[in-house]
Amino acid sequence: MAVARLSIDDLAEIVKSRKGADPGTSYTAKLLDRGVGQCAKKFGEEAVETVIAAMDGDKQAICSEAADVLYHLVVLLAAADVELEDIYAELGRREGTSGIVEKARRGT
Ligand SMILES: N=c1c2ncn([C@@H]3O[C@H](COP(=O)(O)OP(=O)(O)OP(=O)(O)O)[C@@H](O)[C@H]3O)c2ncn1[C@@H]1O[C@H](COP(=O)(O)O)[C@@H](O)[C@H]1O
Repeated sequence: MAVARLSIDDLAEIVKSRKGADPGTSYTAKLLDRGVGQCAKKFGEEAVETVIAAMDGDKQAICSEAADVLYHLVVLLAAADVELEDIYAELGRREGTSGIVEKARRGT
């Protein structure tokens, strides 16, 4: 049976819907209720766990930890009132403008 996929955009919508929800019924609501500092701390912890998994060369652990990182990044963005669209726009602005080849072409 195929595993259901969940995109970052869909996850962000679910996370945003937990703002102001009962922290007793939703872990996401509990995190958001703690504020941006605690959300940032959780994100940092998950990032470190991903680094450890990568250093171990454990692909399954990297996959699991990376999913935690993405979830906690989406929660952090929601806590900080930053939209994914703004991140996508920033990535779009960078596309093709900061690569080695492009810099060489510009002579910078
Ligand atoms: N992707 C996730 C996700 N990944 C991890 N977790 C939760 O993270 C918790 C485990 O984290 P830890 O062990 O680090 O934390 P803890 O020790 O339990 O608690 P603290 O350290 O935060 O105090 C568990 O409760 C997991 O269920 C997640 N909880 C929710 N989601 C997504 O968020 C959506 C909304 O879920 P609710 O949070 O239930 O509303 C879900 O449909 C999922 O898509």
